Amino acid sequence: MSKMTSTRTILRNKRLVSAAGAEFNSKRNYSPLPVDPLARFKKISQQSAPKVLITGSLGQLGRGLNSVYKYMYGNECVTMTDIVKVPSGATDVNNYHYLDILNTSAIEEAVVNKGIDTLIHFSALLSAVGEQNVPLALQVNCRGVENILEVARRHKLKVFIPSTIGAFGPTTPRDNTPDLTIQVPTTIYGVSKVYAERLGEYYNSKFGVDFRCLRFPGIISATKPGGGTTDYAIQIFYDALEKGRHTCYLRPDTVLPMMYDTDCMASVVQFLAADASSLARRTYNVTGFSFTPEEIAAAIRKVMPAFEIDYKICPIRQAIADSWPRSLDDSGARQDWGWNPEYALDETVQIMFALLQRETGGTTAPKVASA
Ligand SMILES: NC(=O)C1=CN([C@@H]2O[C@H](COP(=O)(O)OP(=O)(O)OC[C@H]3O[C@@H](n4cnc5c(N)ncnc54)[C@H](O)[C@@H]3O)[C@@H](O)[C@H]2O)C=CC1
Ligand SMILES: CC(=O)[C@H](N)C(=O)O
Repeated sequence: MSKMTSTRTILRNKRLVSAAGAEFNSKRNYSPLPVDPLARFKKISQQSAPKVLITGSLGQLGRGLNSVYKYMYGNECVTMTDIVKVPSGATDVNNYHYLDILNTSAIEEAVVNKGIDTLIHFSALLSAVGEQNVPLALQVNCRGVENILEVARRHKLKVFIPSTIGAFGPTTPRDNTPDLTIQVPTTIYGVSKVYAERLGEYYNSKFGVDFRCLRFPGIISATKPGGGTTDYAIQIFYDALEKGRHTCYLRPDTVLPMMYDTDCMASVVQFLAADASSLARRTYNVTGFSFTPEEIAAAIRKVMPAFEIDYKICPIRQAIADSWPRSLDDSGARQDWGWNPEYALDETVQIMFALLQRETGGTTAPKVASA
């Protein structure tokens, strides 16, 4: 291939890739944001309160879900567990206990003592850190899931185990990836998540365990991420406020699916509250919107015009991102249990700035662009 042809091919591919994200987003209908964004949770809370135990609850997703459940059903409905100390000043954390998910009898003890009926299993090693410590990833992600499912079987619990876009691989169709398709991931994280999906489905069909699983895209929240490939989409906001610039470890044209935190929490509580008879499967895709680093940078510039981005590619994370879907088809979840995300990219940028500014006491306000 001549140099000119190869440059043209790269540019064409780049345009196609970006077009894939833009076309996917333009076809999606987001619910208009309600005046009260918590109204959707109030509707679900008409049902009787579950007794929930969250593992890995001090990670990126656990604290947010704990707050949502407590908002819906009061302080006593969630038992938070993890193996790390509660960060100082974390006033949202209560009813917290040490629980190592590699210790089955400790899980069982907590379930019995607290009268738990629902296990939400968030403990895991994410994609980037998993590659750095494969034996530990196997322990936490595979042995942990085995232990959780066994306890769910013995005590007849409902159990939620999240999966991820990482459960797909380079041979999976990358645009609008359906619920049922090729799953040949190339990371230990992905391999362990396919195992969790399959084992959960097996426990459901063999033992009747009420296993439920959602494949999340990258989640954007105002809590620090735990070592994944999509983490840049959070770090970019911290850097914008602290330094006005971000150095991204992914190529500017890397399209990945993402979802804002509140939509993620809503998907979990809504899916767990859904009547089992409405579920055609136990593992569903859910997603928000897709973008590239250069597109999120452009969205940030709408509120912070001087924001700058440059690129220092991390080959490991880039290879992982290149093996993942660019967008997910979540029509099954929409059809079967009424899934409907509310946040698109611009709303996510607005809320992330608002939340992080509140955290930093408003000292690093973005300049609002004049219309
Ligand atoms: N954050 C994201 O973008 C996405 C997350 N997910 C899944 O959602 C779940 C939660 O993710 P995050 O909160 O982001 O992860 P995280 O890495 O922020 O938190 C995981 C937690 O697991 C705990 N943990 C590790 N070893 C443990 C052990 N032996 N016993 C008990 N706890 C242990 C850690 O201390 C940590 O607090 C994971 O299963 C992850 O695969 C799926 C797709 C996207
Ligand atoms: C998409 C995920 O599962 C996670 N955020 C990761 O990047 O590892």
